[in-house]
Amino acid sequence: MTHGRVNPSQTLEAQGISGLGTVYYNDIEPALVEQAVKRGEGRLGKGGAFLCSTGQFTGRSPKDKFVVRTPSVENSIWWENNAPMVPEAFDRLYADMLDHMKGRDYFVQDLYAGADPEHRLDVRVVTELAWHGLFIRHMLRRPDRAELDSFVPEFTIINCPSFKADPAKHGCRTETVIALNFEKKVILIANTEYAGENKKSVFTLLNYILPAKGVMAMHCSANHAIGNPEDAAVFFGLSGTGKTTLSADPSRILIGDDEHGWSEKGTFNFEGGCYAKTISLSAEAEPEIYGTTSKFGTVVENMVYDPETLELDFEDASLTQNMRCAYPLEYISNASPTGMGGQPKNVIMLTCDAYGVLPPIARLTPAQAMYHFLSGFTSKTPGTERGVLEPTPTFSTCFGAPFMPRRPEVYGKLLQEKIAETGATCWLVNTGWTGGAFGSGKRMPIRATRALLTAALDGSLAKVEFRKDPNFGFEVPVEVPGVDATLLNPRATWADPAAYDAQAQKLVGMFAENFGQYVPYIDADVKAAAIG
Ligand SMILES: Nc1ncnc2c1ncn2[C@@H]1O[C@H](COP(=O)(O)OP(=O)(O)O)[C@@H](O)[C@H]1O
Ligand SMILES: C=C(OP(=O)(O)O)C(=O)O
Ligand SMILES: [Mn+2]
Repeated sequence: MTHGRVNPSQTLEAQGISGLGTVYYNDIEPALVEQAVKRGEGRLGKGGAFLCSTGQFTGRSPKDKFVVRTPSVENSIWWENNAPMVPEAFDRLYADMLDHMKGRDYFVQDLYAGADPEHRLDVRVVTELAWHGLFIRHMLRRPDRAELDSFVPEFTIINCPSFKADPAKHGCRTETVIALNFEKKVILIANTEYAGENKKSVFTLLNYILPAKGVMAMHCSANHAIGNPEDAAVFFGLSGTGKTTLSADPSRILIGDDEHGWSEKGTFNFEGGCYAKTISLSAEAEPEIYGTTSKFGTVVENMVYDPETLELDFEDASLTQNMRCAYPLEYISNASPTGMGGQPKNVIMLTCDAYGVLPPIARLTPAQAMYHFLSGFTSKTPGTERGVLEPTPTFSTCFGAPFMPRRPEVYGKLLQEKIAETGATCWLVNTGWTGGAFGSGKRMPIRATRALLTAALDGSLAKVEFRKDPNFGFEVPVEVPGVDATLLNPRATWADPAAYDAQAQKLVGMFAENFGQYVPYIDADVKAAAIG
């Protein structure tokens, strides 16, 4: 039986997927919420938010993600970073999953990934859980109803948490698998309920497709000045560095919080919604994001709440530190209706430095920006990936290694060209520790980060005095109105300056050791910007 609206020539049967129970095509939000509640997947919270938990998997499973090694992608995938799966194993996995799906109900969402129609990818997401349908409907861009009648999915994602893969038969590592097949244009996800896998799979697809068209694909948030979409900014950063928090800025228009493209026309969001962390979220510091947690249909994932009053507990991390809410962009009052902005005037690289060494803001030359983009130094946030229990320093190239199917220099070259063409100003912003490393110092106050970003974006920071950092060679402001001057010089925030120097030297050494792998691919000016 089928329900809903779908292009009659593009049903699941037409794709070779048959024998299912009821298929719900393109249900809108209230219908999905109704189904999810009816099926016991969660319950309604305040304001009609949908409260659910994801069981054992409360973060991504990067070690269980595979790319199918087909001839057409053999020479373009960065195999050192993307685990290969042989086509025969994928075929067995697909066949067994389709078999498992028989008789069960499924939810189909036909959605756009990419706000710019020229670079848009039309994706179909088939989910066993009604709330996964709701989640991905919030996260991607929703076609008009009439557009559904001619919608042709280019890629299909099938997400089946109740299916357990067999490593011996399916060429995977555990019972959990995320398998991307660029030739068959199918992604299979099994044995995890963590909703983030859906959106990051789409991101990985676009990160493969767009660079071939000369479009830079970026793990970044983006916003623009009020009344001037041409004054755009992008904020690169691995999970937990502040992309979502800092892009939702009452004094700017939000383009998007996580995944964007940079074409010859400017920036565009891949998505139509946000996926914010809710741990310690406060109504005072982040009123807009806080407000979404009691709006109709917002997916509130892995939060503890009072069963009687339905009051959410923003401090109880007993399910996971990676508690989240997912909502459409229009739930943020100053979000862009188009999801597009002009050429970035400012490129910000967010790093969460758990060593407490990097300054809260530094200005980078284009060569230094390339060096830091390829390095991707930051810390992994507890919870976002399975097994990470405390902030763990890492070099995650392009500030998003888990989502990059191509070699880092592909993205590096594209970014370098875009920065050279537009003359964008580049900044490195440490949202991590100050006054010492993780364990002794404290997290950078959000207020200070925001004040520094405001000064960078409105141009006032360009007018202050800068010093050159002796360890890293970039320029650091000496004094910024409204910001504690001590904070600007991390060495001065440490109780023991000698301990700072030692930690800084250690970090310089880590940068140098990590960067060796990129040396064969970079220009002389980037080599000259290398540290250590
Ligand atoms: N100075 C800071 N800048 C940004 N975020 C901070 C800062 N200090 C603490 N945080 C917290 O760190 C987390 C950043 O997460 P988030 O914005 O979701 O990052 P991302 O979107 O890059 O994954 C939030 O929980 C935020 O409250
Ligand atoms: C959803 C995620 O992204 P981020 O933490 O960058 O918002 C994730 O990494 O699983
Ligand atoms: Mn985010």
